[in-house]
Amino acid sequence: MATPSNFQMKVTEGQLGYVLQDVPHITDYIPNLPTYPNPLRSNPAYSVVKQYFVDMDDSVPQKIVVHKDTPRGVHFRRAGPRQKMYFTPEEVNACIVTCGGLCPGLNTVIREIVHSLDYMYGATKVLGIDGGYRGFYAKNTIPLSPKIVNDIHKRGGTILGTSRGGHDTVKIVDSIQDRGFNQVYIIGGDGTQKGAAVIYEEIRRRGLKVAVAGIPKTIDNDIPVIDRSFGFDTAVEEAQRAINAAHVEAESAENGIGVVKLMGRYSEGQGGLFEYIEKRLKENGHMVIVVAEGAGEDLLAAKNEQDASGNKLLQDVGLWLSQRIKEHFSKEKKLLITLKYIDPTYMIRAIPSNASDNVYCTLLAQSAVHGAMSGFTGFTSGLVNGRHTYIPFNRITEQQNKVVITDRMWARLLSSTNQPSFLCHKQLDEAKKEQGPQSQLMGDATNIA
Ligand SMILES: Nc1ncnc2c1ncn2[C@@H]1O[C@H](COP(=O)(O)OP(=O)(O)O)[C@@H](O)[C@H]1O
Ligand SMILES: O=P(O)(O)OC[C@H]1O[C@](O)(COP(=O)(O)O)[C@@H](O)[C@@H]1O
Ligand SMILES: [Mg+2]
Repeated sequence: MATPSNFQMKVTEGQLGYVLQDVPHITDYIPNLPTYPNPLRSNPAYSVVKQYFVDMDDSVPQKIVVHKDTPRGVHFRRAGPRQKMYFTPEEVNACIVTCGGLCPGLNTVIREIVHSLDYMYGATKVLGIDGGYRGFYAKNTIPLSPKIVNDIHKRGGTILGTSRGGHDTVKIVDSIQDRGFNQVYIIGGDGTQKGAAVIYEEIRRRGLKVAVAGIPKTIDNDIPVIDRSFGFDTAVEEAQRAINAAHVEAESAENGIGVVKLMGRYSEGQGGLFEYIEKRLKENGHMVIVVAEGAGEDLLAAKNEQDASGNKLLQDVGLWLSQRIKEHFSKEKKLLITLKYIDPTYMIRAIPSNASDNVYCTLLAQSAVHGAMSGFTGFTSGLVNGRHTYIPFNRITEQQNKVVITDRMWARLLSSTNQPSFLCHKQLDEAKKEQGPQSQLMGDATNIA
């Protein structure tokens, strides 16, 4: 018998190294379910579209840069409407929950799930779970209808509320079973998707006809596989406003320094900063430093505290860095500087999403609804190489994206901001080891701190 984790991904191999990392389907554990024609067939808007339905065999490659001899590699199932439905509109009893930290676009995703269920599939029974996972068993539900959600995309946050901690799988699935939910839409970050995976496994263990669909969110791009999260575009736009403000402040003072903290728990890099600041001030008269919240954690006094979800609580690196810079230049260098520290982090994640993120949220939500109506379960709806796909939970939760200071993206950042790499010998050696004999890292291409 398969172990629970084997339930999360179905692997099919094809020719020339083709691998499909497929998501589960309700018929994997409840065979012989009746099917129904997709109501979109008789929807005037869709019935005229040639090839509106996605072919059952369509898949999307994870890697699109290939050589002539490279195996075809890993693929994910393409998202979209299917011909056969496994739920009738009257049968659907859906719920939506939002968990973890805020991110621009949460309300848009909620709105679009409600709209898609109703406008595309005629399914009108949808409830919101109040306040994250614990809301399943500790709070009341929130009624949702197209009318109720009509305007919510213009607001930041989530109308359902959110929380950290409180994930009790058995109590959550008891509540799903007692309330008769058969489609569960779970919007949240890496922790939330881990929670969704165990909810799906427990539902499967109990043999319930319930589709579990995840919609990934991250303000700091720590979720692997997907191109980017909804809200990212909005966050970049809002972060720019803080950076611009820091620049104006810095430019207006002699030896002005603006420090801006942005979200990003997983960051690396150290050494040579003070020397570089001094050089830059001499050349330019002012500078702006953008620091990720997770940077330099090893340099700050250890706190070893966790939030309710088990995430490490971070110290304020922006404040720490600002103090260290001030001390260094006043005590050691006797150089008069004016430093302004801006922390826009919570402002960034609490604003409503911009137009481009709204489009993205809409498509993600529609994909999730198409997937659940077609009987898929245990999947995260995500963009891979610009195409919407269904990704098995284990691929989303197996690791977290980290900032890699030896990759092409970091190199582009360094050249566009004209800053040194701050790589030290040890990090260079480690990077070379990771890249193996094919390493293109040159000793003289780095700035040794
Ligand atoms: N490994 C896990 N298994 C089950 N539930 C989890 C796990 N990690 C986190 N969760 C739950 O997911 C929810 C959100 O997690 P959190 O880390 O706070 O935010 P995010 O999903 O944004 O990363 C919380 O209610 C938490 O209890
Ligand atoms: O104060 P809170 O709510 O714990 O949020 C702080 C954390 O939330 C985030 O914004 C997002 O983290 P999650 O994706 O885990 O929700 C982190 O960047 C940040 O460290
Ligand atoms: Mg997280």
